[in-house]
Amino acid sequence: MDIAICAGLGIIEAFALSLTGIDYPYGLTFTQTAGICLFLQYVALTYYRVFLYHKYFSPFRHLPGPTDNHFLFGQSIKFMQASSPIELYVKWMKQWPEAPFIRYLTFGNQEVITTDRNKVANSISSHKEVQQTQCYNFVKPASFRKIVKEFAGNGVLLLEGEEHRIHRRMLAGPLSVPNIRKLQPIFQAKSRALCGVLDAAISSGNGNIDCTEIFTKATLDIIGATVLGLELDNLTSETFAAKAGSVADKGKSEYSFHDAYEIVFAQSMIGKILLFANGIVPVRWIPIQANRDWKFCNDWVRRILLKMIHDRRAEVKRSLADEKKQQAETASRDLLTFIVEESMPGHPAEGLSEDHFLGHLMQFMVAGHATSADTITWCVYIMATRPDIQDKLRAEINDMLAKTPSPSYNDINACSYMEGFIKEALRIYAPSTSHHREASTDMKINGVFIPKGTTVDIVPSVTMLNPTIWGDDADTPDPTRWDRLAGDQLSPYAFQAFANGSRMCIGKSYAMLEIKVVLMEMVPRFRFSAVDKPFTIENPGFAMRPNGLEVRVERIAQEMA
Ligand code: HEM
Repeated sequence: MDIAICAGLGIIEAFALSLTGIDYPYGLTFTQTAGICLFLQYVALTYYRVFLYHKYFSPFRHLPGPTDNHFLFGQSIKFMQASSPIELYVKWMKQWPEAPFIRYLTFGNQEVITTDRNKVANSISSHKEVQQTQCYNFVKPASFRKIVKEFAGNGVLLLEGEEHRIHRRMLAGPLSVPNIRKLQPIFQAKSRALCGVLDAAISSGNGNIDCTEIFTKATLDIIGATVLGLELDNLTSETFAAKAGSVADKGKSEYSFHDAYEIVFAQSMIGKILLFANGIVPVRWIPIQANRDWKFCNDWVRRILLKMIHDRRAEVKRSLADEKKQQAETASRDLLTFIVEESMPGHPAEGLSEDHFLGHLMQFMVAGHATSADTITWCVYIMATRPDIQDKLRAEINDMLAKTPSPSYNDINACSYMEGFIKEALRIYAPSTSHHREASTDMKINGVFIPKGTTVDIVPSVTMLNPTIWGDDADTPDPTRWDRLAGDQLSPYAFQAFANGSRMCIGKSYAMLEIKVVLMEMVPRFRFSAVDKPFTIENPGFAMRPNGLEVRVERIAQEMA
């Protein structure tokens, strides 16, 4: 845009000079003069944008924020060097605990503002304004949309405004609690398969497990079965890296759906780099194997999913025409079936297009497995490092199982210590570390003028780890704190692991039940203890994902359920 403005001005200036009758300096031609004007103006404008604007002209220049900036990259290098994606945000929150927004500079000294606590009328007001009151005055940034759309389709995560509202309504039924309850048997079967893998690891003499790897495989299997009714069998297969390598070697004609699925959803490092690069500059045209694999597998997954949608539609239509069959069908349950049922004539999702249907399914799969895997991983980490919490959790689950060996959804939900325990894992290690928004119009929030185009980061941990809300032990897990919430802790914006407002996680009930069932199956059978081995948290990244986190697993024979 800047270059177009400068080019336009350069042509006007060269033309204006020719009208005055003065010769172009140094014998330059019209084109050369226009080119030099363009260049000088572009340099001046860039200098203004990069070095002067944020210091002297920006409406945010009075907001609090870090000043130890790199002269060109602001805080970007510090972000990359941090020990986790949230480290800097939390540090700034502690430095300016009551500010509505904090400003920081990123690449090219571009400004980003991030919501802080701002205690107004007993609410955590800037978070509420951005996520609820003015939710539809913010959109997802263009580069984010491009990246997600390329691999996860045109689903609810990327829709904006009225279209988003309509699709949330369409999906409310399929993801409602009554439907999620029907998934409990699948969660249970897959959790038992996970226990089988832990058992096998112990039997083979290798009781140390890599949590991220094993729980990601388990939640991928769960999401495949609950969203599509597909058996993906990741738990019993080789490592992702080994599998991705073998997939790339096979050549085009031999991909199975599972192989293709893995290339699209669990990408190699080069795959991730290409995906992110393509959000900024087009790179898919580069003739390399990774791009060829990507395109082939992406098309393949989409084609198979579209076929599944067609087939399931035909199935549901047939069963609707045949009442007896319809009753028999209630046994087969997955989100694809629930959405197909809701898209039948006369139902709320009747007008759902194929493109959106596909996008919703793909986004459930992407949004729904790594987040749950990370939460389970952190739950296990807390148990391994806090045996007192592990014992209390086990006692509560065993107590429930002693009373009801086949617990219902309500029985599971009545386990208040387990509920508080999972919320503590989510509060301290929020899997989704930041949500990026862009103002689509000028507005004012808590007295701060926010011009159209401003980038706003919402970082859940800024309220979830805030000592002025949660007390001095905000960093320490305490499942019982959920039984005595008071003051600002009662605000929905104090706990934001699933975000809040109109765009809050649509899979919250699904995720909570899934995690509870995994714990209910695993904790009575196994004891977890810490391993003296350091691990890191993936950074840069958008998730609180541990790398190399191992724990020791042992059977608890006498307490087996
Ligand atoms: C512990 C597990 C999970 C966590 C922590 C989590 C967290 C979140 C957060 C923070 C958002 C808001 C993102 C934003 O506004 O930019 C979100 C949105 C979303 N989540 Fe989840 N999620 C989890 C599990 C799931 C599951 C299991 C599913 C699907 C089955 C799912 C599907 C979605 C979808 C489709 C959206 C977009 C909603 C919209 O834009 O209206 N999530 N999730």
